[in-house]
Amino acid sequence: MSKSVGTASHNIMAKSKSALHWRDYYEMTKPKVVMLLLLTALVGMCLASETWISWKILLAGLTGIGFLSSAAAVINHVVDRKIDAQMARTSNRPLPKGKVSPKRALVFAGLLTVVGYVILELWVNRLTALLTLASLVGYAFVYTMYLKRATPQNIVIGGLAGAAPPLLGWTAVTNDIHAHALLLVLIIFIWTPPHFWALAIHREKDYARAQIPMLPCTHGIEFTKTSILLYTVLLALICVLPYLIGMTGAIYLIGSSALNAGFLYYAWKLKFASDEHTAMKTFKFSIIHLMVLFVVLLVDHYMRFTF
Ligand code: HEM
Ligand SMILES: CC(C)=CCC/C(C)=C/CC/C(C)=C/COP(=O)(O)OP(=O)(O)O
Repeated sequence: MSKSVGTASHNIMAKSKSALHWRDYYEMTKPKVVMLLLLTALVGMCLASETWISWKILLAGLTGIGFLSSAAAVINHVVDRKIDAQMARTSNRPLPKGKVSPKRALVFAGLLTVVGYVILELWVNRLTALLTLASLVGYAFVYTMYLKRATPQNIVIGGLAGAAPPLLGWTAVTNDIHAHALLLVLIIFIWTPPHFWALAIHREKDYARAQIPMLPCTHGIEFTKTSILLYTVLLALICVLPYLIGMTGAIYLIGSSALNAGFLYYAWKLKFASDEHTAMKTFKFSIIHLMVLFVVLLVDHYMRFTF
């Protein structure tokens, strides 16, 4: 009797331990970031065609891009484990906490990379496979290993990898690099600095402690706020381009203008009437802005070709 109780409690312990384990691996893939990246890839896919796209391309494309993005995020966790241990925001991550070893994390990243690449190569096309792999290298190696530690322009240049998914989605459908896809990449590329610098202002002490040359540490908070405002103005202007060149319709113009008015409100408040919460509110709004912007692109597209 006592033996079976012992076995049962051992099983529960083992189960809860392995459940925790899986959550750690899941956390290292930065799931919420990857979900938003996949939304932008999905919109790239849909805008590439005036008919419904095939389920095979949709599923294989999103799985492959999702696996390679997740692999890049896991490698980022491995490379940054010592920095992450020094920052309050990241010190509870699985690697600094010793819950997962760097070796196991790398095996996990390797598996995701191989499976993701093979899926793209076999069921999508080589162009998409190579561009997605280049984005992985751009984020996991060029940004994380070099730029992040080297220059306050780290996230401006490194942002190109995170901005790539609409192009990856587009090439998955057409096997061709189209100017419209590059315009979607440009929108995310210009969105990234205000997205990140708003958080960096809030976490300035973290980055200073870890000696990472983020803009608020190297050039000060005021300069960073001005940069956020300028990038947000540029973003609002660039967001009009898809309408002006006939890529989108009025639904997009109205939706994107409202979103950019909101983003400009936060960026303006951050610069001229900030309290201790404004930076974090601006960061949170940036995520809603990009998510809704891409949903609006999708709605605009299907309304146009359905009616
Ligand atoms: C170099 C480019 C980028 C940098 C440096 C950056 C930086 C960050 C950081 C540091 C966080 C963590 C906030 C936290 O832990 O509280 C974050 C969160 C987030 N980022 Fe970015 N980001 C970049 C690009 C992107 C892109 C391209 C997307 C999507 C298209 C994106 C979507 C998100 C989302 C959804 C979150 C919230 C995650 C959560 O709540 O767990 N980011 N970003
Ligand atoms: C294949 C492909 C599309 C790859 C791109 C993958 C990817 C996950 C891009 C998102 C960029 C991002 C979250 C940067 C933050 O890194 P950080 O190290 O500055 O932030 P942290 O301190 O929160 O780790």
